[in-house]
Amino acid sequence: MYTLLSGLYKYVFQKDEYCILILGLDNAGKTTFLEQSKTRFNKNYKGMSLSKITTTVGLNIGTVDVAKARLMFWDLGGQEELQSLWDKYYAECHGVIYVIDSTDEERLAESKRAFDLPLHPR
Ligand SMILES: Nc1nc2c(ncn2[C@@H]2O[C@H](COP(=O)(O)OP(=O)(O)OP(=O)(O)O)[C@@H](O)[C@H]2O)c(=O)[nH]1
Ligand SMILES: [Mg+2]
Repeated sequence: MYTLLSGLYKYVFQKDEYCILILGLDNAGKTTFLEQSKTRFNKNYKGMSLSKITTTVGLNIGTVDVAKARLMFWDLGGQEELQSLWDKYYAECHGVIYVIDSTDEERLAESKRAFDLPLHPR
């Protein structure tokens, strides 16, 4: 009976968890995107002032519940010396959001190279 009830409980309340990496060059807007997503999808989340966001050195984690899925976002730092860490997270994630500052045309080629990096690590 316990197994049946716990199975039913899990079926009704437990969410499938997915890990989504947020990658892109420094200053592309990754952390801003994460904060905006949390504010938009989490009813009780007040959201931090966007002007207080500073460059990410480690990792920001944000959770967003959408329908029966729980999305765990991993927002990594985009500075060049941090890009070598991206592929360490690649194998663990279910999906990737790659953020590009479309107004920064000078860095588009650099962004493409950084995008290719985890696919072909040095
Ligand atoms: N105008 C405009 N500015 C943005 C947008 N998204 C981010 N910014 C600004 O761009 C700057 C960098 O944003 P971040 O979210 O810190 O960028 P990041 O990709 O997390 O950078 P790192 O943590 O260094 O890798 C901040 O000054 C943001 O306010 C956007 O959609 N429009
Ligand atoms: Mg950041």
